Amino acid sequence: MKEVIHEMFSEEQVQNKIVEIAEKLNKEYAGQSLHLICILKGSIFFFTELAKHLTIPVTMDFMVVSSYGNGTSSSGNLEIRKDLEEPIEGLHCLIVEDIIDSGNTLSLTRKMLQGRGPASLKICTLLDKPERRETQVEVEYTGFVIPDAFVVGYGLDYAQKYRNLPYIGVLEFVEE
Ligand SMILES: O=P(O)(O)OC[C@H]1O[C@H](OP(=O)(O)OP(=O)(O)O)[C@H](O)[C@@H]1O
Ligand SMILES: Nc1nc2[nH]cnc2c(=O)[nH]1
Repeated sequence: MKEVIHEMFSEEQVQNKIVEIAEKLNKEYAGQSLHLICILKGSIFFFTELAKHLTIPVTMDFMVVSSYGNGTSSSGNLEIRKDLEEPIEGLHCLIVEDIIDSGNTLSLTRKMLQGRGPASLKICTLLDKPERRETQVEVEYTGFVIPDAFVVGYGLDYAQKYRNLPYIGVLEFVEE
């Protein structure tokens, strides 16, 4: 099978959307500092580009999480593969994600981080696939709402490939 990628959002469209989100954040967090939480690996490109367009003071931390089933439910548990390095108590925090699909990872991550006593905790995602939702999660900032398709590029991978594509595309498998 050959892997073919069909562009969904061009580099320019992604860039414009990120600037739009950053401008909104600059307004809404005016006069405050914002602690950006990057959920690796997929959100790395979105995270860095977003951060570059923020004019409010920001600090950053990084984590690696994944959700896994507990036998009866796919949304059961959160595995923290790499935790944040700093406490978030009293900080205005923004979780930055590349995509929300089932919602399992983000709902568990949000709950876990909320327990650490941030001053506020919001979620910002570049892509949202609401048709696939299994667990409801409140998302304050969304770039693009997309249909149920497997996308790659701009940080998103298939078997660790394609993260470096500067655009977002749908991955299709075709007979050779
Ligand atoms: O809404 P969900 O169904 O929980 O899926 C979303 C999660 O899946 C992806 O991460 P992935 O585990 O593929 O890791 P990666 O970011 O390292 O590619 C994405 O970055 C989210 O964290
Ligand atoms: N690369 C990639 N990872 C995902 N994780 C959840 N949905 C997706 C998707 O569409 N593409």
